Amino acid sequence: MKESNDTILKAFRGEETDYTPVWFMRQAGRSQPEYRKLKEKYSLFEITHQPELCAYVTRLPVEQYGVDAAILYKDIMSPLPAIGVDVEIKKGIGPIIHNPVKNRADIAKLGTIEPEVDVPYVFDTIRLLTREQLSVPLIGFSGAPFTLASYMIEGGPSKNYNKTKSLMYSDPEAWFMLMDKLADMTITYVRSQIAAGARAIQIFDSWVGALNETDYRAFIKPVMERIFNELQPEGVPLILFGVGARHLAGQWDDLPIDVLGLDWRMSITEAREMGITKPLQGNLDPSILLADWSVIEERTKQILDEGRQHPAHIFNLGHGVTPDISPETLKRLTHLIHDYSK
Ligand SMILES: Cc1c2[nH]c(c1CCC(=O)O)Cc1[nH]c(c(CCC(=O)O)c1C)Cc1[nH]c(c(CCC(=O)O)c1C)Cc1[nH]c(c(C)c1CCC(=O)O)C2
Repeated sequence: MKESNDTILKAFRGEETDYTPVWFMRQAGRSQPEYRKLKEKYSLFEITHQPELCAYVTRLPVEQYGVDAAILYKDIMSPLPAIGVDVEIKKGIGPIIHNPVKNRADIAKLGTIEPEVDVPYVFDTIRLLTREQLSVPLIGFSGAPFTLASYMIEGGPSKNYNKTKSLMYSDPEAWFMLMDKLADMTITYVRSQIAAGARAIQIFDSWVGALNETDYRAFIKPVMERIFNELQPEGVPLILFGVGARHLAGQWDDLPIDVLGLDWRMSITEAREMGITKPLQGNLDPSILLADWSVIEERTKQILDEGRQHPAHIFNLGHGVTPDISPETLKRLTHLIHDYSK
């Protein structure tokens, strides 16, 4: 294996590190001119089907910004066609599902994934990156059942998740059938990513903050417990992230995960004050990266100072890089994080 800088893996494990490691959600993507140029020719799925090209896109932010980890370029929607979901990523909108799940019969029809057969290019890309190209660890990922189900049921992005919640409340048996199928897919798919060389896994439950704590406990937590219990023996750090989910942080801290990813709504100090003991990842509001450098610097130092109160902090944004954030800012920010935390 080529990789040599394992600082971020130490931090994920809760160990003390020489400096605060950093990576950015959506670091590979539309904020980069090289990527935008590729997108004139290829769709996201077309890029991910070509290991050389996909590895190049994954490497770009590592080479340009000096971040401490790469995240595999693909989408949380990438494994869904294998189980029978007809998904398209529409420019400026996001994932659109052409055969939304409406009822129990639709759920029963969903198949299972055989990762190396259904999406072999994902693992070819991982092998290429981790054996030959990367000097930092590669983070693999999957969407979590609620977030995936929300797209599958709504048919696309949603503000209120009405159809999703309505299925959950009115037919719990069907709901758990769907959760179980998506959990099986996630476990199998993540195991294959680890076997191919992913050194940490982030589970994106981006939209689960739409649920209150009681419903999270009843309808989501059991399936998340199963996913993480089945993945723990793989021996790689497991990170859980969601947006607007501060009310669920206590529930997450009980899960068999290694790292809790925070969005920008709750500070690291607040998380510690509420008793969260796990390593924390986060949490600069991405919008701040559009402000003057003096503001960026002040807010970044504040987060680093808070993170220093406890051994393990991994710097990240509170959500993904948006297309209007300049690559120069991300590079300068990475250097600031490394220099200031040394
Ligand atoms: C909810 C979610 C999705 N996808 C993802 C999540 C979880 C993280 C989050 O909460 O943001 C995760 C994701 N999507 C993508 C990555 C690549 C790796 C990286 O983070 O650099 C990752 C980790 C590529 C992508 N996935 C997508 C893009 C942008 C469009 C493109 O370049 O084709 C990229 C780079 C499309 C996509 N796919 C999805 C959305 C909401 C969008 C954006 C819609 C838009 O604003 O245009 C679903």
